[in-house]
Amino acid sequence: MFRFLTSGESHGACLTATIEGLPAGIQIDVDKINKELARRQQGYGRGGRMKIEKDSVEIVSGVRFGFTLGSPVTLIIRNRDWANWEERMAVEGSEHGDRVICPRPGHADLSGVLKYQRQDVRDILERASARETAARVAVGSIARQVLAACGICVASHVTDIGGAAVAPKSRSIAEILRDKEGSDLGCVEPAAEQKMKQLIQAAKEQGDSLGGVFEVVAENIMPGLGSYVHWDRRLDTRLAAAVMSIPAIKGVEIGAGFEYAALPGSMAHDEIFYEPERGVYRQTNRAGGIEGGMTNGQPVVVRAVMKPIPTLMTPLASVNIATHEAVKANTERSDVCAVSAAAVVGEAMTAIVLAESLLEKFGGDSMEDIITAVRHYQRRIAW
Ligand SMILES: Cc1cc2nc3c(=O)[nH]c(=O)nc-3n(C[C@H](O)[C@H](O)[C@H](O)COP(=O)(O)O)c2cc1C
Ligand SMILES: C=C(O[C@@H]1CC(C(=O)O)=C[C@@H](OP(=O)(O)O)[C@H]1O)C(=O)O
Repeated sequence: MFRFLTSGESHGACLTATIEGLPAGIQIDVDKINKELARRQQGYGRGGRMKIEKDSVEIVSGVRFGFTLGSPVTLIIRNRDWANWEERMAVEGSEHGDRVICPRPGHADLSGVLKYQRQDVRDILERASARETAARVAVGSIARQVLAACGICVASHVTDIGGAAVAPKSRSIAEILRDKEGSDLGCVEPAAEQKMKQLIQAAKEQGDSLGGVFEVVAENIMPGLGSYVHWDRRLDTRLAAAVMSIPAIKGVEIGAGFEYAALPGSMAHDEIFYEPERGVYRQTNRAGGIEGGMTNGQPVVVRAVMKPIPTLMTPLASVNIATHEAVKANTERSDVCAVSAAAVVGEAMTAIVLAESLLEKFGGDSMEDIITAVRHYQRRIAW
């Protein structure tokens, strides 16, 4: 079974991820992992932390001479900021007078201190922080390398910032990559960059923050990943859960998603055609590549909405957890907008779910066996 766990605090020494269920014989390209990590750090509106970190991965188990062994793979990403936090994080009783006691509405702070019986919100925010998503992007990059060996590609772009559309939806990967060329944000079309920057800058000047929408597209996927036979084997179940698990993601849609509410059935589905030279095909992709919990051979299209960042420099009302006095919420170094970064995490989570489903369907102990099984299946379903 393909699965992974991460560990690590935002200002601790490092993040780790342990992945199990990877077949032997996957050639791991560490540069590719580092490129994905760098993409996650980009985006206009990110805070000072991203100037400190330069994420790169160390692989400490499960890989020999560049190939997976079939054993658990452990990844480490070191936090450069640890050097600035070591005393506060590691020396018991060191009082800096910076105990965090004014929980931020929208963050894990208040529910976390109640649940875990802590007197310092820092005990909560360290792990609730989206810093952890760096580890997921590293895992996602390995998942993408499994998918790529079977011809499957994944990409993403930002479509909305703060309620304003900055890029068209339902783009192909070729269009997404073409539009991103020359973009200094790396995650959004150049034509939209100016608009996006203005919106984020205006929010920053007001001590505010912004959310938005991103779209993830996966192409060249064979039909039949996922299943309708149990609720938890439906691919849309898994994609929604995986993308919703990214901090601050509050809605996920597949294909036409919430637009379905306004469409009659005659305009909601993707008619099926056949021509001997093309095989079976569709002219539309409203289903976002998934019918009956299974891929249908069309691109998989997942969209997600990110809520505005909870840490505000013009803080909202809160309550001191020690004295119960009315206060303003804690302010600390923060992103103003992180939708571009979340999109990269969305790609990673999508790739992880697709790789999991691919390994379930074609699973074997060696990557070569899997590729052979994929080819056999593709021949069998070719009409
Ligand atoms: C890439 C990324 C960066 C984020 N950066 C910040 C940040 O700088 N400050 C902040 O308060 N929240 C940030 N968040 C959002 C919080 O992590 C998130 O709102 C919080 O953990 C509570 O979880 P919830 O919003 O899912 O309820 C970020 C989220 C992502 C995905
Ligand atoms: C560290 C990352 O994101 C962090 C996510 C985050 C939060 O509350 O989620 C708060 C900020 O952390 P800090 O307080 O250290 O500035 C972000 O920078 C990262 O993406 O690598």
